[in-house]
Amino acid sequence: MTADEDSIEGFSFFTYIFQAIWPTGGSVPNDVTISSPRTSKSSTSTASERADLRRREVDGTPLTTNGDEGNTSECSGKLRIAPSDDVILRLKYKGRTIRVKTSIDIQSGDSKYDRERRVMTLSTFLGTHSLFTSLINTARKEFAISTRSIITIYTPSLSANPSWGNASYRPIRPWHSVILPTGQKEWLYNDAKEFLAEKDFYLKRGVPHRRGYLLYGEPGSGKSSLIAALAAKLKLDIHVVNLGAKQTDDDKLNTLLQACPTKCILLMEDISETSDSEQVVIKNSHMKSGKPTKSKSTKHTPSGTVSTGVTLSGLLNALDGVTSSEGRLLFCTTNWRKKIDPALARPGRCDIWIEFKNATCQQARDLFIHFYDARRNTSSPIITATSRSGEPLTPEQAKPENENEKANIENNPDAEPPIDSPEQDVDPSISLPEVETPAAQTDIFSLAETFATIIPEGKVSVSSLQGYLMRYKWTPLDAVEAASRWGESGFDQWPTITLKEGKVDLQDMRLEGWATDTLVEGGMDRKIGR
Ligand SMILES: Nc1ncnc2c1ncn2[C@@H]1O[C@H](COP(=O)(O)OP(=O)(O)OP(=O)(O)O)[C@@H](O)[C@H]1O
Repeated sequence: MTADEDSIEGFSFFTYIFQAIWPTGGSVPNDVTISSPRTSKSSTSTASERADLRRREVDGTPLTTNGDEGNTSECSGKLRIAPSDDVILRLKYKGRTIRVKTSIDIQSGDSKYDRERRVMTLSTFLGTHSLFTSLINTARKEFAISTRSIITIYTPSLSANPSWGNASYRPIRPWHSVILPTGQKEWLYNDAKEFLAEKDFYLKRGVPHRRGYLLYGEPGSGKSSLIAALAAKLKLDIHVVNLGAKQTDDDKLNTLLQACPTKCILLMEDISETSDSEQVVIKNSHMKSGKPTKSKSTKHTPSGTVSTGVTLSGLLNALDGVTSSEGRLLFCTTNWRKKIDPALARPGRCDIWIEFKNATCQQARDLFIHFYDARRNTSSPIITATSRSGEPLTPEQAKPENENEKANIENNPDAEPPIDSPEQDVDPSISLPEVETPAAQTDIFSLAETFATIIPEGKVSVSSLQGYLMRYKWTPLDAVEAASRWGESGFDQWPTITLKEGKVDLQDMRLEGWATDTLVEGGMDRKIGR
């Protein structure tokens, strides 16, 4: 019996089978082999295939050297415990003993592309089909639940042989936390999902299976947030390449794009930024009508020093090249649409351009609700402590909802994950600030309406709004009341940290009425400046 590689990644799946079963009392293997990811694929296989294989092998829950799972800050690579090959293990599942053996199966039907598969064989005495089905479904569900909480971000290691060598892990960005004009993110999600499902459509028509999006517009309007949330929703890893990095050149970019696995998000952020004004990435004066010219990635700077960088032609060659990976979603972001060469708009490059603007009134309202809404943000004291009617929730009242959410995920892997569940996010030892009166707490929706009338359409970025609300984390009423004063000051005045007589003084220099936090010896003093 082998894992279905289309629905679950093989290596992680095997690990999960074991992780799921060991606690139930099976015999634990008494030998552990530590090995680096295998790279024994045929040297004739493509870089993209090798990258796919490697991705399957290294993916999984990070484990730091001191054994802290999930703490990846010190982790330069992933370690995971997995069964050794060709060793028979006996596990107990639902009262039955199951023999488990994993091995490597090398299929060499095609002389050019030898394929390596990891095979797991399960057997039991007088077992039934349903026992195995149940075991595999349990492992799948465990895997699906755990991988919902992180996304993997790969960045290149730019040595002489560049590769996607550096993996880091981020908590997922919940889809609902990205606040955009109605329908925008749903449209993008449907478009990307459709693209991923349409491989055959592209193949039959001889069209390269690639799709690209250019997200451009105001800083702090949610471009990066949307990409991160989309990656989590589509369960894709993100591969980030920085075109402006000094060590990146056309050849390295080409190699990296070849090595990009199928089904991933390839992200090129700030595509109009370069490390050197002479290295014009997006506007290439040597390029005519969008046709790539021969790549010239080494350039002379005005100072006469030689540096490297990515040229537009190099970028287009890498994106279009026959060896460039297929099935990937390309995302480019920029604040400077006018700097983007129209050649980037060709099909297969950046097919879709999406503008991001400052917040609409609807976004201001939605952000306010998202920020304070008791129903979703269960980690906020406003939510955990009270019901929508303002009455405090008992633990028993809160319980069924959480349990339902978990059951929902287990039964339906495509369902939205529970958001910021209190079990994960609230440390009971932390005493949270007092919340406003129940009346204020329960009226988030009408407060949001008022807030939206104060914020002028298209004048303030969502990130500025978020920063403003952060000053009133537990006091939505104050946030609304102070919003007009914030508007009078131009919506863009921020608290400034100044050093006064050896003390850090956090205060807004222009606004009257801000709460002022002063860092004094031994703690934070809070003064209300009104
Ligand atoms: N539309 C949005 N919905 C929710 N949060 C947002 C949105 N826009 C911005 N933010 C918040 O503002 C901060 C910056 O957002 P983000 O990095 O996504 O913006 P950006 O458009 O990519 O900015 P830049 O162009 O400067 O890179 C984040 O903390 C994010 O949570």
